[in-house]
Amino acid sequence: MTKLSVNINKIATLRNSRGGNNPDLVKTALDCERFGAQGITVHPRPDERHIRYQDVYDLKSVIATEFNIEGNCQEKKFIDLVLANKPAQVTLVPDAEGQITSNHGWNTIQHQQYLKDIIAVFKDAGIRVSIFVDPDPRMVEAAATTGTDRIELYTEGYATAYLKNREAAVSPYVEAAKVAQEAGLGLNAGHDLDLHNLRYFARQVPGLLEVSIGHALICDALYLGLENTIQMYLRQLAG
Ligand SMILES: CC(=O)[C@@H](O)[C@H](O)COP(=O)(O)O
Ligand SMILES: NCC(=O)COP(=O)(O)O
Repeated sequence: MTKLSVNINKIATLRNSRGGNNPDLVKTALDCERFGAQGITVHPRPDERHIRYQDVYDLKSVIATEFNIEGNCQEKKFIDLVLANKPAQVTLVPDAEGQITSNHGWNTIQHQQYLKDIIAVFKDAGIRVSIFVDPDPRMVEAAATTGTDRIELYTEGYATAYLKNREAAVSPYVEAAKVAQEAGLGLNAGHDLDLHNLRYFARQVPGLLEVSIGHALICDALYLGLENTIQMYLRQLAG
C-alpha cells in the first residue's frame, strides 16, 4: 500500500498572508488525519514564508500519523529543529537559498561523504531518513551507499511530461525504482503529483511506499472540500 502524506505548507502560506491564525495549521493537520491521510509533511524554509519553526513543535505534539519533515540539512537551524522534534521521517532536500520551490534532487555522487555524515546524525537519533533524488539510476545507486533508509523521487519531470506521453514520462521512475529495490532502499515520491497523474504513477512504479502531496491537493480542496479531496487522492492510490 502506498501511504498518502499531506503536505500542509500551503495552509501556512494562507495563514501567514494575514498574520493571524486562520486557517489554523494544527487543526488542518488533525483534520487531514481524520479524513484519512496517513501522514503529514512540512517543509520549513529558512525565511519561514510558510511553515514556521514553531509550527513544527506545535504539530509534533499532536500528530498521530507519520510526521515527515522535509528541508535543507545544510542549514544548522534545520538540523537542530529535526533533532529536537524527532519526527518519524526526515527528508533531506538540497534547496538553494531563495528557491521558489524544490527543483532538483541530491547529487549523491558529489555529496556522498557529506550525506553519509549527516544521515548518521539523524539515524543515531532514531529518525528514518529519506533523501530527495532525481530518477537517475547513478544517483539512486550512490544514495544506497549513504546509509539512507529511503529515497524520495522528485516527480516534477513526470508531472510535466505526463499529458504528452505518460509511458515515456514514467519510464525513468520505473527504472529508478527497480534500482532502489535492488539496493534495498525504500521508495517515496513527490512534487506536482495530482489527481490526474497519481494513479498511473502509483500503478507503474514498483514498491512505492509513500507519496507526499501538497500544492495540487490543497488547490483541489478549495473546490472539492478537504475531506472529499483526501478521499479522492486515497482512491487514486488504492488502484
Ligand atoms: C521537496 C518537494 O518536493 C517540495 O515539493 C516541497 O516540499 C514543497 O515546498 P514548497 O511548498 O515550499 O514549494
Ligand atoms: N515532497 C513533495 C511534497 O511534499 C509536496 O510537493 P507538492 O505536491 O507541493 O508539489
